[in-house]
Amino acid sequence: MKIAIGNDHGAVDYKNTIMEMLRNEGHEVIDCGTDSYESCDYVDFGKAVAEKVANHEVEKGIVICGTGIGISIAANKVKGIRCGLCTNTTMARLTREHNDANVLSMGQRIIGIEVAKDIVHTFLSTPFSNGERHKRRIEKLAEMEK
Ligand SMILES: O=C(CO)[C@H](O)[C@H](O)COP(=O)(O)O
Repeated sequence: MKIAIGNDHGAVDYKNTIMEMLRNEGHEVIDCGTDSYESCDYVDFGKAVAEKVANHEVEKGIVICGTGIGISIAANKVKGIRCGLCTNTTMARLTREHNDANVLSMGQRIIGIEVAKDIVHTFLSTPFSNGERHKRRIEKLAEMEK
């Protein structure tokens, strides 16, 4: 799968670990930065990842900051993006099954790296349920963007 990943200064280590894991598993990963521990703005990196997903340059996006909150808010500002902030694998499964999330958000200061890796695997391997009620709600979200 082609995946874009991005982070702020609070999540460089998790980004690097997850990127290496995904590349070792055969995924093509586009690194949208940052690679620096110097203070920066999560908005820029959440936007960069989200735009690649929205433009269909990649199939899925992963964004990581200290909490995962700010960068998920930024990603969700881009039209067509449904970014789910996940702290466990149940949330990762449900944000795919119910929300058809196309971007995953996590917080390096919130969850352990092994949980983060499991969340990524669950997110990437779980299909949208295609349930009528879920489709209806996603269509309503899209209406809000018009
Ligand atoms: O979690 C975040 C946003 O939701 C950021 O990573 C966090 O706010 C960065 O904080 P600081 O500039 O104090 O390192």
